[in-house]
Amino acid sequence: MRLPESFALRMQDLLKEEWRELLQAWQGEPYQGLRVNTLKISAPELKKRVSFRLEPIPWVEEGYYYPSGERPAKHPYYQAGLYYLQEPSAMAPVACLDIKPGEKVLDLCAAPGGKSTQIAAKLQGQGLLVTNDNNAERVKALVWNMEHWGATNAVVTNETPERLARVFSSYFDKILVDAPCSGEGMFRKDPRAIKSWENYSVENCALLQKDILELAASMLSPGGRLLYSTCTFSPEENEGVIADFLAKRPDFKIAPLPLTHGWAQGRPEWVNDAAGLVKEARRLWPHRVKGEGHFLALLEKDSTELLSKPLSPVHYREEKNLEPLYAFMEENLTHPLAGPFLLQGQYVYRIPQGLPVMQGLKVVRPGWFIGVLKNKRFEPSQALAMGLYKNDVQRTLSFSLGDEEVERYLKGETLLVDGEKGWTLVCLEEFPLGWGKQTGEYLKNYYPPGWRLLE
Ligand SMILES: C[S@@+](CC[C@H](N)C(=O)[O-])C[C@H]1O[C@@H](n2cnc3c(N)ncnc32)[C@H](O)[C@@H]1O
Repeated sequence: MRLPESFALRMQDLLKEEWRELLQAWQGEPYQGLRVNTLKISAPELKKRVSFRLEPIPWVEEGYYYPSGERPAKHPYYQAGLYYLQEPSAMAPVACLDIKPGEKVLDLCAAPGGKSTQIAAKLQGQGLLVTNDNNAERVKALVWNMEHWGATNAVVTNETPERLARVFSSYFDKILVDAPCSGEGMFRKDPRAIKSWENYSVENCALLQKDILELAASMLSPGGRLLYSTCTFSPEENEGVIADFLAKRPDFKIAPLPLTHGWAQGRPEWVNDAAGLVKEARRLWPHRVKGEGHFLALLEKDSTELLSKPLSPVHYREEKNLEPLYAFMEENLTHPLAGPFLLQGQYVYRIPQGLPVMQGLKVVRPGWFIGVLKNKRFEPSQALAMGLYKNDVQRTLSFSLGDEEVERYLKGETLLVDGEKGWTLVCLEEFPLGWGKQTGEYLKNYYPPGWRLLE
C-alpha cells in the first residue's frame, strides 16, 4: 500500500510510536464482516445454517467475521436477504445509537445503505426510518438495499440536509450522520480511496461535515440522540467537528460510549479542546481492533427545548382505485396488509403510520413499494415479496439449499412445477426470494431482470 506522503507524515507526528503499530496492522488482510438480518432470522440460527466459519464481532450482537476465502455474496442466503456484507467497524455507529422499535430515525448520509439496513432491523418494522442521500446515483443502491433487506417502514429521499431540515424541525428521536469524509480508513480495503484522498482536502471535508451536523442537529427532537461517525482518522474531521459543534451548541452534550473491545478515547489534544469533552468520542484503530477503523461521537440534545409544532401526518383517504390491491390481498395473502396505502401514478406504497407530509421534497420511496396497478389488476412487487413472511402468503413454493431450482429461479428461468394456479411466493426454506405465477403446469418467473444471477 503506497500511502500519500503528507498523510503518513501527519499521522506519524500525531500517533508517535503507535504509528508503527498502525503500519504493522495494515500489513495484514482487511477483515470481512457479515451482519445478520434479524427481520428474517436470528444471528445464532443463521450461524447454525451456514457452512462457513463465523466468528462474533464483539461490538455487534448480530455481526460476524467470515474467513477471507469465503464468498458469502454468492450464497443463496444472500439473495434471500439474510445478511449484509459490511466492514466490521462500520457496524459500530448504529450499535451505539440504541435504536428501539417504534422510534423515528433519520439516516442523513445513507447510501448505499449498510447502516440503514442495520437501523431497519433494530426498528423491527415499527416506527419510521427516513433514509437519505443527496447523490441521485447512489440513492439507487440505497433503494435496492432497503428492498432486498425487506424493510417495510423506510422512506427514501434524495435531498440536501438544508431542504430536509425545513420540513423535519425537531422531529427525529435518533439521527445518524455517517458523514462524507476523506476515507483514510478505506486505504487498505480500497486503493481507490488513496486516489480520492488526494483529490479531497481534509479541510474541505471538515467544512462540509460541520454544515451537515448543524442541520442534522436541528432535526433532532428534545432529548434525542445523534451519532456522528466517519471512516477517517484526521482530527479535523473528527474531534475538530465535534469540539466546534459543542462550542456552538450548549443545548447539546457529548454522551459517553463504551471503552471496551479495544476502542480508544477521542483525542482532545489534537484539536485544542481544552475542556477535553471530545475524550468521550471513540476511535476504532486498525491496530487496536479487528476492523478498518472508525470515529464515533454520540451527541444528546437537551430535553428542555420546546418541541416545534408537530408535523401533520399524511391524510389517508380510502382510495377507490385500490380495489385491485384489496382483491389481490384477499386472493393471495393469509391476512390483508394494514394500510395506509398511497397510490402515485400506477405505483402502490404502504406508508409508515403517522408519516408527515413531506411537501416539496424529492421522495424516491414514500414507504414500502408493494406493487403496480396494471389494467385494473394489481401486480405485486419484488419489494413486497422481500418484506413478507412465508406464512403471509397462501400459495408458496419452497426449495431447500442445494436444490437446482433455486439457481434456475434466480436466473429468471421458467420452472416446470405444477401447483394451484395463481401468484406464488418462491422461497428458499422459509425465506422469500420472489414471485412466480403458477399456470397449473409451470411457474412463470417474476424475479426482476435487474436482480437475476448472470450465467
Ligand atoms: C460514508 S458515505 C455513507 C455510507 C452509508 N452510511 C453506509 O453505511 O452505507 C457518505 C455518503 O454521504 C453522501 N453525502 C455527501 N454529501 C452529502 C450531503 N451534503 N448531504 C447528504 N449526503 C451527502 C455521499 O453521497 C455518501 O453516500
